[in-house]
Amino acid sequence: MGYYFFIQNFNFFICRQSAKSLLSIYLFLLLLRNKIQTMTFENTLEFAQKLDAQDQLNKYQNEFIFPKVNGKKVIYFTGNSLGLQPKRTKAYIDEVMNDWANLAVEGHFYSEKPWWDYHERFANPLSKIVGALPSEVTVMNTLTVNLHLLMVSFYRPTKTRYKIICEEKAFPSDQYMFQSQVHFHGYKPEDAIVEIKRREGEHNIRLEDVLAKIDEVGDELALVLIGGVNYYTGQVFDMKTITAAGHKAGAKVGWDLAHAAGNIKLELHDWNVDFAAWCSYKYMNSGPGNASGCFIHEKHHNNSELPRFAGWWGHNKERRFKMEPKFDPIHGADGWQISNLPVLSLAPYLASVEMFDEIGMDVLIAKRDKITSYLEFILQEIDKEVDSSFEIITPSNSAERASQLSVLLHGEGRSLFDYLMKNGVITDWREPNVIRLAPVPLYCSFEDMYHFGQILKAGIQG
Ligand SMILES: Cc1ncc(COP(=O)(O)O)c(C=O)c1O
Ligand SMILES: Nc1ccccc1C(=O)C[C@H](N)C(=O)O
Repeated sequence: MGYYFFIQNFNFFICRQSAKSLLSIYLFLLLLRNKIQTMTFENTLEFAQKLDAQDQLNKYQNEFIFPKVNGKKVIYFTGNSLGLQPKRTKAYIDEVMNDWANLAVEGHFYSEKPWWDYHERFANPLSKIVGALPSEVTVMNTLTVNLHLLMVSFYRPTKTRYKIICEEKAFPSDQYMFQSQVHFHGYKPEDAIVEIKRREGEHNIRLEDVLAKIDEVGDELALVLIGGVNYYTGQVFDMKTITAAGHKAGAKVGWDLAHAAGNIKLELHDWNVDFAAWCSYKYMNSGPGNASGCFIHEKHHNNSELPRFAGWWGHNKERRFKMEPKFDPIHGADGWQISNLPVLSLAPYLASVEMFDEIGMDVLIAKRDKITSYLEFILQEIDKEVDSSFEIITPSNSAERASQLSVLLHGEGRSLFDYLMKNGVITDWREPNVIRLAPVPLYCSFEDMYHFGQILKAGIQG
């Protein structure tokens, strides 16, 4: 009996153990399969469709209006220049148009979304997008204008500390801005503007070179102002580390976030960034030339020493219409407002931030990384199949890139670009021979990436 009991239990024990191990092996294999599935891509339509089926943002494609070429909706890669029009935007504009028609001047205070404080609706959703306190963000003007205005406050050169560090090949508007600011303060651009160069034969700027340059300029450094994501290469800078290094050298640090807002995870408050500005017409889909967003760190809000170019919309909200002569700035980024709001331009931006708020940056970023990697894979596959070769100059490391791959076309010229455009792939060409591809996660699909690869191959093979 004892023996039997032992055998029985031993069997039971063995069975339980085997069942357990089998289960563990099965779970392990399942995990491995999922892992392999997400890591090993295939250049087939079925595979791309499978990725689309798993994509929780897939339904958002239907929220956007796509231009058509040859009767088919385009594959849109230029959301880093101008985002597509969301269908919901029109209702936001119509609302303002209707209020204007029905209420005229009364609309400033009595419309459903009164115009006089329309911008305050951005504080919450926009602060989440850029990692700020609601009081640290505002929307106004346009990007270069805002950067100029912020430089009025934060570029305060002295005889000994007057230099600006920026990146080599900054977006031209930023270069003109630096030159004109430096002139305005009576310095010479060739002396006061210090560019961080790429190393010979390299396409991207190394963090260690940024830090070394900050160190080298040291006591002469007044301001570091760099594009958080480089417009040409798509390189993402380590803003936290660079901001800390700029501060250590005694300088102010600002960021041009044109290619970063709505594209990458930003923690502007925690990174202790002094100021930043971005446009809303790229990843944030607010329409051509539309309003810009600004960030001004809380630590500067009560500093009455900071100069600024003022206007009545930055004045104490409760007393604005008392028409007093002395400027009393709002404590917060809104204190940098100047004119009454361009409500018709803010309306599409509001539609956009509300869409971002509904989705959240984390979900967007997860898809961004997957679709960018899939596009990279497709490019590599096509490169193997054709004669000419192309080189992706965007960093391959996911921490240093976001929603853009810039491709240097060796041996292919503008005719390839023209072929892509004629065949429904909207991309852009940057001299001397780079095409930029932004597979924006909100409205690009994995299937788009597959079809793009096929069109690219046909274009190269002629
Ligand atoms: C990095 C960067 N800075 C500045 C600008 C200029 O913006 P805006 O014309 O809205 O002032 C752009 C794009 O146009 C840009 O990509
Ligand atoms: N706003 C524009 C109007 C006309 C032509 C281009 C633009 C761009 O935005 C270019 C973009 N900043 C870029 O990174 O190329």
